Amino acid sequence: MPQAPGPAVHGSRTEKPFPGFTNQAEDSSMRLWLRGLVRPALTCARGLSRSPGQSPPLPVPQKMVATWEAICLGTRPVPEYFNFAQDVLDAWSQLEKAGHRPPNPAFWWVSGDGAEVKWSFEELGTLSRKAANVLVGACGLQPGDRMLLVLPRIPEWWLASVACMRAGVVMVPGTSQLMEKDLKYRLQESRAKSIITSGPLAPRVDAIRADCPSLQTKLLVSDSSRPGWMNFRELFREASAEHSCVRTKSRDPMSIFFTSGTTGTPKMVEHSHASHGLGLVACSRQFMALTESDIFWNATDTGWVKAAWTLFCAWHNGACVFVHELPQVEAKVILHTLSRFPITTYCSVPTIYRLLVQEDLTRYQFQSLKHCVTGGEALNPDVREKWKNQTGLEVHEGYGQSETILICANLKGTTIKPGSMGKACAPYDVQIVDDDGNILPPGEEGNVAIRIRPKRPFCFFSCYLDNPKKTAESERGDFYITGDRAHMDTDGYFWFLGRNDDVINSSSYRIGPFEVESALAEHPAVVESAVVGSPDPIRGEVVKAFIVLSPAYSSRDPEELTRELQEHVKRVTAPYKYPRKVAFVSELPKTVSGKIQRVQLRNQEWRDKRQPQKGPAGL
Ligand SMILES: Nc1ncnc2c1ncn2[C@@H]1O[C@H](COP(=O)(O)OP(=O)(O)OP(=O)(O)O)[C@@H](O)[C@H]1O
Repeated sequence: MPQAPGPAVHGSRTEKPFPGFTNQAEDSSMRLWLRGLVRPALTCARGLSRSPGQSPPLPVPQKMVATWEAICLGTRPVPEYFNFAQDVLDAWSQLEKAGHRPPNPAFWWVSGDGAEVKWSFEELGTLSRKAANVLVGACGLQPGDRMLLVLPRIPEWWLASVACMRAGVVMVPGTSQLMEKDLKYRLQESRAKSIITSGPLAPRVDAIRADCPSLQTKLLVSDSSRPGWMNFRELFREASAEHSCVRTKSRDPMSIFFTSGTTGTPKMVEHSHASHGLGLVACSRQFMALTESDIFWNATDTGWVKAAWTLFCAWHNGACVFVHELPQVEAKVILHTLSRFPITTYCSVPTIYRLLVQEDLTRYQFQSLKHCVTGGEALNPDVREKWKNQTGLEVHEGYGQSETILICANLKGTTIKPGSMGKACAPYDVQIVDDDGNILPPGEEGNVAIRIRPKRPFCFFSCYLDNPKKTAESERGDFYITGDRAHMDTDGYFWFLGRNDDVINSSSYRIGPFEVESALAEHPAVVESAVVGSPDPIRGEVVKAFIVLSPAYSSRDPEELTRELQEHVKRVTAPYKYPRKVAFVSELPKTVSGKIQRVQLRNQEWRDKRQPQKGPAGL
């Protein structure tokens, strides 16, 4: 039975020092030195909002963040030079020293066995400069070089990310669940010169090293050594904390994210320093509602684009990034963490919410939690309802892609229409368009699209790296085409139907898998499901549901249960959508980011029937 302890009061716990790190800035001379170092950064942050020649007062945090938000929303110009580490983190460090920020940490990490690390913005600055010196010194990386960053949720991921920004190195995040073929694909495609990873992945990298000629240096984050690898923790201990941040242009590449691979081979998406570094400000304010007194936990993996929410959104606002190592994603651990720590804002993918609502949530008291968000997949209305009924908290859903920031969302304080992914998020002009890029009227199904002409939003991917054909294919008329189908209602709310390839065409009826999955989710037998088209000689294709049953129903007669579920779907949604075929399975294929890979099930269906496949298998 889960325990329900009260929330921890910040600062009252015993902190175990993390190997190689102190929890205080190193010494007072370092503090004095830092004061000098961050002054140019603060001037730069002020410079965004002042007229030339004016000598500005110390910016109050709200004014500083409001200036970034104005840039994000397009009412102020994007500065020519921008670097998140210097212009945001060092500015907050300066404000923290001047007492313009509550005394909560900037970073708060909890290991699987309960050890904790807390850093102030000042400590984050010192430590990330040391890390930057490791990248520049031992690894010999130059601005513009690429580094594959494959670490679990450990403090070094945040240090290495900020260090890359300081050194102008382009980071290429990957999840630590990557196997040899995935690592080889990412190293070859990105032509990364260096990799930083942890113990379990090092042998996998060594196994494919010979096939990756661009790879020159390998950094191991471990307390033990390995031949052919430099030890990050040892180098870090010895590294100087003096480092001048590289002067990056807003448009310079900052990161390359591989897409999730839900529909096929992951694509490389390049983002600039400004696209995430400034482009996520509105999301962090209007969707996540973060302020400097908040503690934000985003339980995502470090390897895909939602990790950018963890890296940028809290810190834009001077809030605390909370991280649980989560060696395994377990509902009880997440719920326990939410009750034990004063987390105010929680984010995870719908898959995790589906897991959490299987538990008895009334046994937990989330005394500090006040705002919950999700994205990356559609949130079933039933899951949202269960969470809300038991916790009293809404789940605010956002919709976006690796290529974009938030496209649509249920922003804090707006009315939620259950099942809708909310309204278009500024600065994007989001429309439903036909295949030629013509805007469709409300109510008509079409492509979700973002206007990119006459002006391409700066908070947008630069390109699919080394793939101009794919970049060009994603554009139609004045729009970027997301590849997702939806309609917009007369109030401006968007209703997701599915990815282009996922929409089922049965006897000319177009059926979105999400509607059927959401209907199934309302039946107590269903833990989760994936709905795909299956070949049918008369109808072309029919709806087939792959269902994971709750333990209480697993011994029921399958035929009887199939009929019961079919009747249930006919009752709660338009009857033509009911699954004519049902298969009970123990688990569903998912990407490492937790998204259901319908493409695998669909290919299996069409392959079994020796029919042409509708889409490629994921990597
Ligand atoms: N709130 C949401 N509701 C429905 N779908 C969503 C939502 N948020 C994200 N998505 C889906 O996730 C996609 C973006 O995911 P991501 O960029 O991680 O790569 P992917 O599309 O899953 O992978 P790949 O492009 O490699 O197949 C969107 O295009 C959309 O299909």
